[in-house]
Parts: sequence; C-alpha cells; structure tokens
Amino acid sequence: MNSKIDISEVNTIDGEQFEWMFGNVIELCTDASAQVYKDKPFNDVEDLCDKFHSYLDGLSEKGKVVVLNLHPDLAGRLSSAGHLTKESAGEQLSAGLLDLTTEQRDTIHYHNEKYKIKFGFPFIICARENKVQSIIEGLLKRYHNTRQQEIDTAINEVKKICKLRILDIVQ
Ligand SMILES: NC(=O)N[C@H]1NC(=O)NC1=O
Repeated sequence: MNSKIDISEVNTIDGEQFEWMFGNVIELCTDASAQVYKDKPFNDVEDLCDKFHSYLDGLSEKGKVVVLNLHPDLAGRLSSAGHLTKESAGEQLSAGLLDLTTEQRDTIHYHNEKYKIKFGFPFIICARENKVQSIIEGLLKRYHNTRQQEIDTAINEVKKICKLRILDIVQ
C-alpha cells in the first residue's frame, strides 16, 4: 500500500505535482485540482476536502452535468473492457460490481440506460459505501426523482467519492 502524505507536504508541492496527485479525486476532472491548488495552504485534510466540495458547489448547473458525465457507467462497457481509471476500478470492485451474475449485470445495464435517457448523465453513487443490492435499489428509486433532485443527489455522491479518494492520499 502506498504511504500517505500529510497536509504540510500537500502545502509545499507545486501545481504540477498537486495535479498529478489530486487530478482524479473528482473523476477525470483535472480543472478541479487546478482551481483548488490556488486555495492553498490548506489547514488540514478536511479543509482540502471542503475546497474540492466548494469547487463542485460553485459550478453552474451545466458545469455540474459535465462533471457527472465524466463518470463511467457502473458495471458498464469501460469496466468490461478494463478501461476504468484505477480509482474507479477499485471502487467498483469493492462494491462487488466486477463480479456480477448475468442477471444483475443486465438489470444494472437496462436501468442505467433508462436513467441516462431521462436525465442525460449516468447514474452515480459512491460505490465504496454500497453493495450490488443497494446500488440496484438506488438506481430504481432515484429514477423517479426530478432532474434537479438527481443533479443534487449525484453531486453529493461525487463529493463522497472525492472525500474517500482524498483520504486515500492524505493522512
Ligand atoms: N457511475 C458511478 O457512480 N461511478 C463512480 N462511483 C464510484 O464510486 N466510482 C465511480 O467511478
């Protein structure tokens, strides 16, 4: 396991190193690390998480939808092809999504496609806080939300994913 760094080290690294380290705490969203780097120094790891969360809160609705669309489908094509980011692959593995029955895979795929047609972005949930069953339940239940509720809920899940990814890097 990689050793974690502490916040004083985070405060000394340059922008390029910061981006290398935190460029994927929000999936594929390197703009977040570029913007958050400008907020240094950070008081502690909570403060660093808050800055990434504030970045998300500060996006326009369109910007939030762009961020949501950077996320891979759960148990989707990228996963089958082994093309997930290493963070996403670890998260999907921990939820049991890389070891589904054919029925579970078909269910997730079918409802995720329906969800994407309704909302225009993939269903997003913090996989590390869930298992296959709760993910399927969430997918079915959240489909009935309004688009605004779903943007808010999905961004909240991105915040949880982001925080756990930061806590993997910083002690
Ligand atoms: N679609 C989706 O929720 N993807 C994400 N969830 C998670 O925990 N990691 C991801 O990449």
